[in-house]
Amino acid sequence: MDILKSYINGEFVDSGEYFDNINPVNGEVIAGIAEADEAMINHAISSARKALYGPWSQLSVNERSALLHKVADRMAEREQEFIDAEIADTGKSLFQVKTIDIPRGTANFRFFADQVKYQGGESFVTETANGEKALNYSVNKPLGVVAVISPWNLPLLLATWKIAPALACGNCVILKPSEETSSTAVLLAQVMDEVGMPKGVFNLILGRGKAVGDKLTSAPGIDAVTFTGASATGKQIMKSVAETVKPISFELGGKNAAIVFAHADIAKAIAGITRSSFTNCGQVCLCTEKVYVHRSLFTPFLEGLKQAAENIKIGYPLEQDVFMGPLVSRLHQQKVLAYYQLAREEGAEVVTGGGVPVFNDERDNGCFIQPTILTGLEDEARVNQEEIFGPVCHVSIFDDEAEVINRVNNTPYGLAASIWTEHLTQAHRVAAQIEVGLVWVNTWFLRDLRAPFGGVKLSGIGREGGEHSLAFYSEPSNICIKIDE
Ligand SMILES: NC(=O)C1=CN([C@@H]2O[C@H](COP(=O)(O)OP(=O)(O)OC[C@H]3O[C@@H](n4cnc5c(N)ncnc54)[C@H](O)[C@@H]3O)[C@@H](O)[C@H]2O)C=CC1
Ligand SMILES: O=C(O)/C=C/C=C(\O)C(=O)O
Repeated sequence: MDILKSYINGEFVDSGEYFDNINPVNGEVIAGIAEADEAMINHAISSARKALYGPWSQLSVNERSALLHKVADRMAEREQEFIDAEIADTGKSLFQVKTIDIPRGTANFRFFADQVKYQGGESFVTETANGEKALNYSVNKPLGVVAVISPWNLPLLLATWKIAPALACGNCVILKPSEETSSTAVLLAQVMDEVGMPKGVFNLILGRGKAVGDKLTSAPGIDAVTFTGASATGKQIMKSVAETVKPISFELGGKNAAIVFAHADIAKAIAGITRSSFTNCGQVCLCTEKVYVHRSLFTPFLEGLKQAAENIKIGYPLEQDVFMGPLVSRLHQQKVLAYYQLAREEGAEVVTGGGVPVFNDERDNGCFIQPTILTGLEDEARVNQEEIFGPVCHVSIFDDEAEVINRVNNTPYGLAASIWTEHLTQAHRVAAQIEVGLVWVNTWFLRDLRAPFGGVKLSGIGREGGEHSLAFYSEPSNICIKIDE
């Protein structure tokens, strides 16, 4: 059986302690994962610190940029291996992995390799009250050694979204991917090795969150932590970094709403919300879990969404036209099924779905689940307040704009929303009042890597994307030069 190993100071290392990597399509063990121990974590940190002050610090921005382009080139050459690995870990459809996960992984390196070349600083000519003059200007320095903690839902995409800008800005990185999805991270470590990334600049630590992640985030040798995952885990990490006052960048959970106004193009709204609720089995932090539909469109909308959900093909990742594979793990399947049960207990009407599909083959040992539509619950129901992270949405009626804005904002989360209306003035007006980091109008998950990306409230701290990422991974340092006249 394959053993996935950590990559520290340019070497793949095996701790001798293993846990299983499971294929969620059929529950079979596909590899063993060697869990890093404390000595390995310390070795990764000391190697990264050495590299930070060693050859890595000697490279110019252009040289770092060229090396990151080489990473992207090599990932593109090995694209099929990345595709196979991501599918094996997650069971996602080939279509999704080929069009979203893997190309975005490569694009993240190319984007930040270019973007960093245009990173500017500030400058001021200073005149003091007593007539002195000076030139103040800032230079960008790396933060140091950055711990990247990434989740299982878009494994390569979300890890590289952090690694690429961190390296572009001259930092060294220690990646801890989710224990559910380590395979593409191991391939990425191989790529780093192949392109000649200096030893210690990129390190990979495999293992479970509490056992390994916590040791990493609390270590004094780590200068900053960037994390995507559950809000509850974000709270743990905040406690863990408090002692050493590290900068953090958090992209956390969401309980995202879609609003279908009376002026919506209903066919567009149904197609868009089918995608926003069920893409990746609902396992994207941006997915819609609450839909508010104007009373005038409620019945045809619900009927259309039900038909669309029932037409979704669930199955093997490589099967033609499959849109939904399994959830990532048995544990996550149990979590989502518990919410389906809770919805019934809270009094929901299950419009469609609500259980597990039956295949009468090996897939019945996998982690599949039905796309599910609920209605009839109050906004205060737990199912309408807590992040489920599965292929499920609750559909409610609303009557007026002020009411729906209030209801959409009635959540501890604040990540994303989508608005469906052909009335552009209304779209502008409403978008400005929704308490989230991202609003889409008549679309969903249409991304521009330069745009600010992140959430408010329980959904995160800081913004990623373009200059926002570069700002997080850089430490501006001011230089003041006296001008004598
Ligand atoms: N992007 C998102 O918004 C995501 C949200 N979730 C939410 O989180 C729920 C639970 O999924 P999990 O896999 O448990 O997510 P998680 O947030 O616990 O895992 C994400 C990463 O954090 C690591 N981690 C866990 N505990 C840690 C700790 N104490 N210190 C440092 N690192 C730690 C994990 O090993 C993994 O690499 C999901 O049901 C979903 O609601 C999960 C994944 C992604
Ligand atoms: O950067 C993107 O395009 C996607 C981001 C998705 C997440 O952050 C998530 O699901 O956690």
